[in-house]
Amino acid sequence: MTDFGLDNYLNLEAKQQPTWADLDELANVKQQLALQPPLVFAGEVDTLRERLAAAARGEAFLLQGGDCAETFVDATADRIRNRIKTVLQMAVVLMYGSSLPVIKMGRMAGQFAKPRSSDTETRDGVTLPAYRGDAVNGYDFTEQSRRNDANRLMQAYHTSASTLNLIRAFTTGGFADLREVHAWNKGFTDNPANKQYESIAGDIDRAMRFMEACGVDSAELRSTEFFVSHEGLLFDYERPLTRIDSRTSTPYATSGHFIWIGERTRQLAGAHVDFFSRIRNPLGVKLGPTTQPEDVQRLIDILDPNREPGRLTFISRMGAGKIREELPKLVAAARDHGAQPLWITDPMHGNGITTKNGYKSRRFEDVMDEVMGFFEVHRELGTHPGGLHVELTGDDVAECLGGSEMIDEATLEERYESVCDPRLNHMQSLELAFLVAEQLVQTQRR
Ligand SMILES: O=C[C@H](O)[C@H](O)COP(=O)(O)O
Ligand SMILES: C=C(OP(=O)(O)O)C(=O)O
Ligand SMILES: [Mn+2]
Repeated sequence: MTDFGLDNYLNLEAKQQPTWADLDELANVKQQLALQPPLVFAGEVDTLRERLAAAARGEAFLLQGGDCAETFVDATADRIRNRIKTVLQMAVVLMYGSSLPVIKMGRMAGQFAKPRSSDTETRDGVTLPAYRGDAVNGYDFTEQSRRNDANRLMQAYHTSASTLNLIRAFTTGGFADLREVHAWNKGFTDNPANKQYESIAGDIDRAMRFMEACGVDSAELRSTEFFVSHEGLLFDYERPLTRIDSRTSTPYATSGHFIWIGERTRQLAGAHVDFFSRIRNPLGVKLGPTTQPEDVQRLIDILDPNREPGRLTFISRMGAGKIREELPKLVAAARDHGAQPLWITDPMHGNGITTKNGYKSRRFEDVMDEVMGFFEVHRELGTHPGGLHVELTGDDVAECLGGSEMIDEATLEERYESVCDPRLNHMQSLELAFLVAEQLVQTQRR
């Protein structure tokens, strides 16, 4: 078979796909997308697989972060820079805490499509199609904006291309210099609200000065690898951007380095699992609290039949109250099945609440508690807590409650900008990194 069965998904149920307003437009856009250059190179994807294999062995740590839903208007230099900056700042702290290389990955340059609980949204008696991400329709609550417009897929491609271009420039052009990143972190710990992290910051400072005294000034300090990822959701985007790699003659998604399958689309016999099983990119699968041990084993059989190091990442998103109960049996099921997937925690999606004043939010303390639970589970099983998957922004928004700034419900009314889920803001993201680093230091001392 020469087509690798890439179109087999067409015979299966595909959940969460938009009903496009104009099918001729869609056909045209798919044709155009198939002619566009790849966004990522297959060789980079292979490098990432090796990095993730190291993390699965406990030799690296993955930090994956970014918006719940990227938007076209926010793909500006400032906002992209702030997000990269936040991820880099967190990575330094986590690198110190774990004494391991930290793999940096954005939910960026392609995170434009959202699965939704409901197909429609009703406001003041008016019902319109739900917002499904900028790749599908607009956030504004008007009939015109909520029309599922296939031309947006092309705009998603171009916005991803320019975002990725800036990411590559920032991370290799001097902006990501480790000493610079460390100096930004000093700005955070110098703030009296963050006094409790002074001691870690002091330790990192001494390590940096020690390196400088040794004359360490390598390319590794001045630039960094940075990978991009998104939920693989829309077949009308992913299929035209899946290409046969000229080196290996095998299919790669060229829309991003890492693709994950969401909680709502991970059915064993569904279109998403089938389609992504056929591509070479490292894959993630979200696992919510209803996941059964057998589901984990079947997902391994389908997505990683050869037990290839770095191929499969399980992203658990259980909720703080459930992780200690639900995760151990899944981790054990994978181990008993002869697999060594990378396990990372998404402490966001199991901890959603609606505030009294009507905002979708999350409490920082719940996020932190789920992360703690994740470390505890792995410590008990003797397996590797391999990484962190978070929704964050580099901007000073108020969407999640709590943290050292003590964001309360009233503040959400002033600085809530997300078009989908609430993100940790810049300060909360750094705080999370410092708290996780403390955990990692303790794990090592044991
Ligand atoms: O990540 C996104 C949300 O959790 C997902 O889109 C569902 O959100 P909803 O319940 O508001 O539709
Ligand atoms: C929709 C998302 O997550 P999940 O599939 O885990 O609900 C997400 O990551 O934004
Ligand atoms: Mn989300």
